[in-house]
Amino acid sequence: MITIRDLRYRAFAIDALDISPGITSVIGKNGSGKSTFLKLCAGIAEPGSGTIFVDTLPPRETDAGYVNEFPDRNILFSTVKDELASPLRFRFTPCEETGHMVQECAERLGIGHLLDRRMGELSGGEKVLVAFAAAVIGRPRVLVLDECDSHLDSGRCGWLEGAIRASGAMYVIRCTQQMDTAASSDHLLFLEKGQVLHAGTPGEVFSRLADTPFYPLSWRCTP
Ligand SMILES: Nc1ncnc2c1ncn2[C@@H]1O[C@H](COP(=O)(O)OP(=O)(O)OP(=O)(O)O)[C@@H](O)[C@H]1O
Repeated sequence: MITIRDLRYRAFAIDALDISPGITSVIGKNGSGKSTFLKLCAGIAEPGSGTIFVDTLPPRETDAGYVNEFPDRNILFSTVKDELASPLRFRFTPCEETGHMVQECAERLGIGHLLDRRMGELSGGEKVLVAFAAAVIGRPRVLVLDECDSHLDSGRCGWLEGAIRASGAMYVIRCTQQMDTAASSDHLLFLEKGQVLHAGTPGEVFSRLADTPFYPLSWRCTP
């Protein structure tokens, strides 16, 4: 369980929230605090006060993979191969094993053809795919994806759902502007002005958003 208690960070406030294993989607208006919440879950931001624990450890002491909303902000190294290898090298994985894992991961995620390219030359969607691969290559316990789908074509968006499930991460926390994608999650959080206004299953949360633009299009079409 991810447990959050009395958390305060800038204008962001959560008194008590428990997140069960599975895929949790975070939705809400622009500026409602989705990226801030994701950064706290990934350990990129530290609470000003209060606590957040992934099972028994704070996020910074947990294996976490993170994809930033902006593709260029994910990049640490100049080539795709080095970018993908970096999470393994930071853990002192032996060179031969790293090389093998990079090749296997790139091929499995359909970016084997990009391995020798320079990061700066990739398209926005290609950068996101490499960032996703770098986030999952070390099999993280927590996978945090900030609008990972916003640069991907519709075929890749569908593919991403399977890749997220196949990542093996116990907790996936992602935000998306695609409500049909959010509807396929296990859990849903609706944020407003830095607070969790609704939390529950997609059915529970969307039932409270029926008259808003956040209601999934495919659910509207259902007779
Ligand atoms: N580094 C920062 N310093 C100060 N305020 C910030 C910082 N980053 C974000 N904010 C503010 O915190 C609030 C929440 O921002 P956040 O990026 O979490 O929203 P969001 O829901 O992800 O928005 P969007 O859907 O537009 O990406 C916004 O008002 C934003 O201006």
